[in-house]
Amino acid sequence: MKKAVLVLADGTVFEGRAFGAHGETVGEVVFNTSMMGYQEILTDPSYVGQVVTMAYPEMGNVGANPEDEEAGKPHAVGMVVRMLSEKSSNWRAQETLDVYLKWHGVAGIQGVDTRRLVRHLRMHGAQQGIISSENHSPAALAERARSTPGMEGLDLATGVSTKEPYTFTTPSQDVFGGTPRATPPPRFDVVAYDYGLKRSMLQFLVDEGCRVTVVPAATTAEQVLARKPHGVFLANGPGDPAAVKGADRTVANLLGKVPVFGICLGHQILALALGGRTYKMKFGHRGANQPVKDLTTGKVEITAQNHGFAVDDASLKGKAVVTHINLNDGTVEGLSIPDARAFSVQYHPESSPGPHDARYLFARFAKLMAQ
Ligand SMILES: NC(=O)CC[C@H](N)C(=O)O
Repeated sequence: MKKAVLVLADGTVFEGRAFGAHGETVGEVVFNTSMMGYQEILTDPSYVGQVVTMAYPEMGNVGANPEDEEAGKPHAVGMVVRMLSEKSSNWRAQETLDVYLKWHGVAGIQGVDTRRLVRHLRMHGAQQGIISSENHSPAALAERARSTPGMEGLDLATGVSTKEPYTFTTPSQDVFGGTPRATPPPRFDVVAYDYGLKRSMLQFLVDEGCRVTVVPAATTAEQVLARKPHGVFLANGPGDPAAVKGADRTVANLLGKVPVFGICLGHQILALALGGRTYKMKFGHRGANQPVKDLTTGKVEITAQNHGFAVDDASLKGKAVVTHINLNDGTVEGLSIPDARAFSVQYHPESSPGPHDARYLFARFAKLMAQ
């Protein structure tokens, strides 16, 4: 198998072997602590411009299948694993992870000491890096990694957003062949801002009786209000929330006029719309085991997460109620503006992959629209 290297901008080198597409890829090197769900992770558009390191040591066991796509293709630009399973063993698998990544032109590196890499990123922060199976000169690769722009200031959401509005009506699926959940007849018209959304979010909205119209990130508040929606949903997405052109002003113009529910990038944009501030975290939260406390009930949820920016607590004083915090580092995980019938979470209630603890939030949005 072809030799490959991963070189970080700070010059640290990790050796391994190429898998997926051969060649070179550059992006922000981050890590995810989920044990499974790599296909949903790779296809989550929030990973645009990022090389994902999987902290769990074996990947690829269940191959790849058509149902686990969160968007039409992988959006992560590279994948780093300790051990790649060459065979896939699952009744849904249609190809191996290796072939799947080859098809989509995504470069991977296997055989990497991912424990060392994760510790390094935790200590020194997420940073630009290059996977290469062509050039093994660490100095040249580190130099190239350093010359690429980091996430701060990058509007990546506008680029991955849909170009045209469309309607979404597919409920969530039970891939295990059980009795499908009865979907209530559509009761609510919801406009969903696509900043780089995951399909499963829309499916859970449909499960709650929503007729969803997905609109481009640049859609104005007037255009949305003209559709007379019962609620507006702000989706997840890649890049720096503060760089998404016009999004804060647009959401500010919607607040108070219609119930709003935001997830991840949507949550960050809601905070910005209120006059709050976001900042880049040292290495972010990515995984399916992040403990979050609901301050209104005292209950702890284990949540799925994928973010590198966060909302500054102090900047929300007098503007919103912080409803959830992360128990690992105390960062803001949820907020609410009761007067405006708006709320948001930094984590992923749709999980995909991850625990289902927080799925009730979709029902909370439906309840808000019903009032
Ligand atoms: N999943 C998301 O929506 C991520 C939001 C934002 N791009 C961040 O990294 O914080």
